Amino acid sequence: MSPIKQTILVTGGCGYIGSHTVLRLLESGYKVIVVDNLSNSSFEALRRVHELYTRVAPKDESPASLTTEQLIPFYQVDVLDRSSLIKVFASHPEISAVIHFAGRKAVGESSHIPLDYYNVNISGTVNLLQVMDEFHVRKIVFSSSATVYGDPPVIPIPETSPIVASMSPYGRTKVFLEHIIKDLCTASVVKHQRYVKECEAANKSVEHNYEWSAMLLRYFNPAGAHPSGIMGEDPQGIPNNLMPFLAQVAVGNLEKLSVFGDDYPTRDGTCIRDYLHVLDLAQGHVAALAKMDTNHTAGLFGCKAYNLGTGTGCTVLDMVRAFNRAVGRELPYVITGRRAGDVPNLTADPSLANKELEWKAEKSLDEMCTDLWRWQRTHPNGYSPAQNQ
Ligand SMILES: NC(=O)c1ccc[n+]([C@@H]2O[C@H](COP(=O)([O-])OP(=O)(O)OC[C@H]3O[C@@H](n4cnc5c(N)ncnc54)[C@H](O)[C@@H]3O)[C@@H](O)[C@H]2O)c1
Ligand SMILES: O=c1ccn([C@@H]2O[C@H](COP(=O)(O)OP(=O)(O)O[C@H]3O[C@H](CO)[C@@H](O)[C@H](O)[C@H]3O)[C@@H](O)[C@H]2O)c(=O)[nH]1
Repeated sequence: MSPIKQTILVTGGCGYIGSHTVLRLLESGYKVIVVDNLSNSSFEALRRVHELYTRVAPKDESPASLTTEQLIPFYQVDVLDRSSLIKVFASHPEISAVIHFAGRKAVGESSHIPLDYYNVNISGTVNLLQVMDEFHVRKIVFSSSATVYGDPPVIPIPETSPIVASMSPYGRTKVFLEHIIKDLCTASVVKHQRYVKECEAANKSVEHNYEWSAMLLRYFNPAGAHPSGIMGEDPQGIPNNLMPFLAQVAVGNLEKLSVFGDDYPTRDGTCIRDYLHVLDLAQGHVAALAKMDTNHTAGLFGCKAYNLGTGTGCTVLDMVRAFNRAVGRELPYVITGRRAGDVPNLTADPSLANKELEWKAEKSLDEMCTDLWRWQRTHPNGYSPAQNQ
């Protein structure tokens, strides 16, 4: 018989990082429930997770005989919708932790519609945290970002680098949310101590633990797709990010890449980022959950931030060359002006995650590019069936 599995609620689980993480969680023996409003994704992503999990699942599970919703209970719910969230938690008292991906993430767009970003990212997260607290689910893994470091003074960036009033409303939501989650963890210690004292005074046993645990995962730049080629990033409209944009150029949906600036103080003048394979990033979430469990067993709660990156920086032109190798031809690009809000270099010092989470990004740049290309060439329109081969 399989051991009792922990159940994790994943918000934004149909999205790019979320769907790859849902798969890794299932493969690691967790049960998963997904909440997503499908504003930037489709349910098809979970069908693909189901298909891939069926290939590797233990024999006694036979997930092929289940529907996707039986394997992964799914709720099309907005994190702003408190009463629907309450219903999800009430229906699933087995939820032991939440991985919170749901939110808006386009840096440029956030400057045009800041209130939408503050509403969804901040109000949505506060809503979720309140409902979690009500249901005594006090473990969260939160999607933060390297953007919280702004233009950092030291490269590679350690977690001790100051987190700043970042360059965009999107980035500021991540900074504020890190503070909000830290404040919650701090306040919960005091609340728990007060409760323990009350129990002692009343000669009652201590039945609850009000303390929160949070892992703030500061992602660097996720790229790539599942090596099967059936799961990947499916951005709506014209992609904002470098790698999905290049992939769209490669399939002929876009004419050429604009390289935003070649006058930065870097080796070839283009910006440096730390690209990591999305499956390595997904594994980082499994490692963070495991670490929270170990901490709990040792009586440790509270909030901790970790960089998830490789520690190696690549310029935009390095990435163009790497993707050209995967595609087997040279993709057209032009150098244009700088993009507002870009900083010259965001390269992680991942040593804390390597040591404490026992996590390391394993996959190479070439694997990221080959996997991305396998996905994009077979799915030029992402999960939308039109014209896909
Ligand atoms: N992709 C990156 O480069 C990157 C880097 C750093 C941090 N992050 C963060 O990681 C998280 C996931 O990013 P991603 O790249 O997978 O994005 P994504 O857009 O693919 O996934 C986000 C998911 O959340 C859902 N969602 C959005 N608003 C929601 C709402 N109000 N209620 C419920 N669901 C909602 C979307 O439909 C989508 O499925 C985001 O919080 C993002 O800010 C991403
Ligand atoms: O069409 C493009 C798109 C991007 N770039 C450049 O490519 C680099 C990477 O850009 P992009 O892929 O947009 O990633 P970032 O701007 O680094 O932001 C991503 O990575 C951050 C963490 O580092 C996250 O916070 C953000 O959500 C996520 O979009 C930057 O120098 C861009 O100027 C181009 O030259 N042309």
